[in-house]
Amino acid sequence: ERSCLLPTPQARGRRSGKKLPRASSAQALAVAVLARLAGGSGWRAGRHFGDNSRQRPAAAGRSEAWKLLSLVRPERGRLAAAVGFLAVSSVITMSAPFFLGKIIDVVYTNPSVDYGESLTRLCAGLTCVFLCGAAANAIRVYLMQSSGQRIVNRLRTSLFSSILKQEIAFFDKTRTGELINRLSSDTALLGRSLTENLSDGLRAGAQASVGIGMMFFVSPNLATFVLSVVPPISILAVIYGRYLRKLSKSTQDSLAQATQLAEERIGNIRTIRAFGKEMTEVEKYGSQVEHVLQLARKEAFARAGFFGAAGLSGNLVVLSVLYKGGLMMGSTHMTVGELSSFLMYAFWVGLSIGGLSSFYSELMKGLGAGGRLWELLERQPQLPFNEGVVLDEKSFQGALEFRNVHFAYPARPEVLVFQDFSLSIPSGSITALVGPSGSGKSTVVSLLLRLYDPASGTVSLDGHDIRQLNPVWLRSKIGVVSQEPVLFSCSIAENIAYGADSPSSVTAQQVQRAAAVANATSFIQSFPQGFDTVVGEKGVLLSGGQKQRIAIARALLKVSLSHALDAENEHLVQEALDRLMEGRTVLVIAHRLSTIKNASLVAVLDQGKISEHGKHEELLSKPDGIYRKLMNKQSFLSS
Ligand SMILES: Nc1ncnc2c1ncn2[C@@H]1O[C@H](COP(=O)(O)OP(=O)(O)OP(=O)(O)O)[C@@H](O)[C@H]1O
Repeated sequence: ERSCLLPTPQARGRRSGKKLPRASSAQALAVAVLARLAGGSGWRAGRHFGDNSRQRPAAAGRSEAWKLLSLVRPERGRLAAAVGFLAVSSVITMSAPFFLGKIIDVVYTNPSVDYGESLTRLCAGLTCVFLCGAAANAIRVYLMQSSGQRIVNRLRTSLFSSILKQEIAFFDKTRTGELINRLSSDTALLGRSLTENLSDGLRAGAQASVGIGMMFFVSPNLATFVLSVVPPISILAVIYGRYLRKLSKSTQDSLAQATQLAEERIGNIRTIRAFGKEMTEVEKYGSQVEHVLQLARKEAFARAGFFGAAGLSGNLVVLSVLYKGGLMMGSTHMTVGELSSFLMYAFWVGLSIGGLSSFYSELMKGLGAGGRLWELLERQPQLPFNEGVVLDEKSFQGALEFRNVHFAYPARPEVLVFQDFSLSIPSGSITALVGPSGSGKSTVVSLLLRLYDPASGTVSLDGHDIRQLNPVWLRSKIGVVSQEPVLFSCSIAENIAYGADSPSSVTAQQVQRAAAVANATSFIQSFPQGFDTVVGEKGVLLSGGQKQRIAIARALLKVSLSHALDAENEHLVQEALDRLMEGRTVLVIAHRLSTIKNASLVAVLDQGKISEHGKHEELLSKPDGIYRKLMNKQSFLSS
C-alpha cells in the first residue's frame, strides 16, 4: 500500500475520534506523509535552501585547456615548486654521464700517475651532487603526487555533488556502474594526467633532448649512426604497442563484466542465500573469470613477445654502438671515457623516449576521462534541486490537487501514463487510490514528490503549483515507505526460473504456468520480447506490482507462497502506520478492502485518468463500475 498524508488544523480535533484505515503492512509499498503543522498564512517568496544547482558551474562553456587550468590553479604553488625540483634533478641526472666519463678517462688514461687524490675528490663531489639530485627528485614526486590527490579529491566531491543533484529521470537512463567509474577511475586518471604524468612527461622530454644534444656533443658521428637505427625500431614498437593496448582493453572489459556480476550478486546476497544459489553464482563468476583468463593469456603472450623483442633490439643497439665506437677508438677519434658517456646518454635517451610514449598515452587517457567528467560536472539538472518558494508553515493546510495532468516517463516517452488526469485530495481527508497494476498509482506519488514534472497540467499544494515550490522543502513534508522486490539483470523467464532448484532444467511451460498463477502473464506478454524481456538495471523499467508478481512467480517455482510478516509483526507495523496517519491528509494506494473501506474518498485510476471518484459504498453500488469489478477481483486480498 502507498499513502500520502497531509496535515490540517481541523484534523487535530479528530485525533482521538475517527478510526483510521487498517492499511495492511504486509502489502505496504509506500506511505507518503505531509507533516502536520500549525496555522498561519501566505507565501514566503524567494527563500532558497542552500545553493542553487541550476547556476552554471564556473568552468562551464570555457575551453578544455581553461577548464584543466582551473583544476590545477589551486595547486599552482606546489606544482611550480615541483617543476623547480624537477629541473634540478634532471640537470644533475643528465650531467652525471659526462662526469662519469671524465672519471673513467682519469683512471684509464693515467695508469702510471698517482690519480688517487683527484679521483677521491671527484667521486666525493659527485656523491654530494647525486644526493642533492635524489633529494630533489623525492621532493618532486611527493609534491606532484600529493597535488594530484588533492585535485582528484576536489574533482570527486564536485562530481558526486553534481550526480546527486540530477533529476530522477537521469538515473532512469544512466547505469550506476558508469557513474561509479566516472567517480573512481576517471577522476584518478585525470588527476594523474595533470600532475605526475605531466611532470614525468616534462622530465622525459627534457632528458631526451638534452641527452641527444650531449650525444652529438660527445660524438657527432656515433650520434648520427644511432639516430638512423632507432626510429624504425620505435615505429615498430608503437604499432605493436597499439595492438597490446587493444588486447589489454578487451581484458579490462571482460573483467569489468565479471566485476559487475560479483557486485550485483554480493548486493543481493539475501536473495541468493534464500534460494540457496551460492554455488551456482560461484560457477557463473568462475566462467566469467575464465574468459578473463583466456584474454589475459593472449595478452601475456603478446607482452612476452614485445618485451623480448624490446630487450633484444636495445641490446643490439648497444652492441652496434660498442662496435662502431670500438672501431672509432682504434682510430683515436674517441676516448674510452667518451664512449662510456655516450653509452650512458644513449641509455637515458632510450629510457626518456619510452617515458614520453607512456606520457602521451596517459595524457590521451586523461583527456578522454576529462571529457567524460566535464559532461557530467556541467550537466544541468532538468528539475531544480534546491530553489524556489517555501510556503509559510503556519498557513500550511496540505490540500493536494492534480489538474489536467499529462505525463510520460522520460525513459519511455512513447507511453503516456496520464492523460488529462485530475484528482483533488482535500486537506485532512483520507483518500484511497485504487486501479489496475501499472495504471500509475506510484507515479502519482512520484509527481507529488516532484521526482518528475508533468508534460502539461499542474500538481498543486494548497493551491500553489509545486513547480514554484522548493522541492527540498516539499519533500521534507513527505515521508515515503516503499517495499520493492529485487530482480536480476536478465530476462523475465530467467528471473522466474531462478526460483527452481535447477533453473536450466525448467521448461518454458513451467515458467509460463508460474507467471499465470502470479497474474503476470498479461503484462509480460504486452512487452515486445515477452518472457525474454531483460529486466533489472539494464532492462525495461517495471512497476512495483509487476516486479512483485515476477518475484511471486519465482517463489512459486520453489515453494508455495508465504507471507512476509507474521501476525504480531503486522500488528506492530499497522500501529506505527496508524500513528503516522493521525491528523494528516492521507493518500493510500491500496489493494486491501479493509484499507479502502476506511478511506473518506476512493479514486479509481484507469487508462491514465480518474474514472470513478466517491465513497466506497457509492462506487460499489454502481453495477458496471470499474471499482466494483476491481473489488470483486481483489476481494480475496481482504481476508
Ligand atoms: N521509471 C520509469 N520509467 C519508465 N516507465 C516507468 C517507470 N516507472 C514505471 N513505469 C511505467 O509506468 C506505468 C505506471 O507505473 P506505476 O508504477 O505508477 O504503476 P502502479 O499503478 O503503481 O502499478 P502497481 O500497482 O503494479 O505498483 C507502468 O506501465 C510502468 O511500466
